[in-house]
Amino acid sequence: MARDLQSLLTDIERKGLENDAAETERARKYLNITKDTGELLQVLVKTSGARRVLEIGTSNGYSTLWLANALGPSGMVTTLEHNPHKIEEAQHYFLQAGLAERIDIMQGDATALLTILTTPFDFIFLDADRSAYMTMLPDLTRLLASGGLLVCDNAISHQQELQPFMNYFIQETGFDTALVPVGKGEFLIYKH
Ligand SMILES: C[S@@+](CC[C@H](N)C(=O)[O-])C[C@H]1O[C@@H](n2cnc3c(N)ncnc32)[C@H](O)[C@@H]1O
Repeated sequence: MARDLQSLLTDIERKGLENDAAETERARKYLNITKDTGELLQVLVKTSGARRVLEIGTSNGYSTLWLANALGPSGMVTTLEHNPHKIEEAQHYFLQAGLAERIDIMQGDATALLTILTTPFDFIFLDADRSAYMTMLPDLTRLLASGGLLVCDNAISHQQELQPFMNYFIQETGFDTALVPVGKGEFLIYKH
């Protein structure tokens, strides 16, 4: 039987904070989104009516669970992660939550994986290696459906690092943007 999602999310959140405070090696940190970011993602997915969601940076699946739950049974999350240990943990949680059937994990380098995806997504959540975002940019804009929303995490916590990426969408015609001070800062990109 599926475990109560809220209690599972609370457990993962607590374990993530404890792990990341104790762990010195960055690759072993979970770096989960904050709970209020999960709540924001949930509202955005529900109100946008998204059916196909792409997540870049699964970690142990905390944000994936928020996205998959918000989608409902007719939606699907495709999530990209290169760390096999994190994928194993995430899969365990997806089964516990009873949400595994609506989550497709692709293992590998996200920049490379993005190039082979073809069908557009209604909603993209970007939370991986920030230094690769400018390289990913052409594939992200290609894969975001018209009327779709891309949400980028760490837009305030690492604003300077992300400024060239954000500037592209601020200056380019065909997009509306907003910087939302929730969690680590969420940059929202709506594609006309
Ligand atoms: C900030 S964490 C994601 C946290 C997750 N979204 C959550 O809130 O639970 C970033 C994740 O992206 C993964 N990652 C970083 N660069 C990647 C890349 N180029 N390809 C695939 N995964 C990558 C890392 O292994 C890490 O698990």
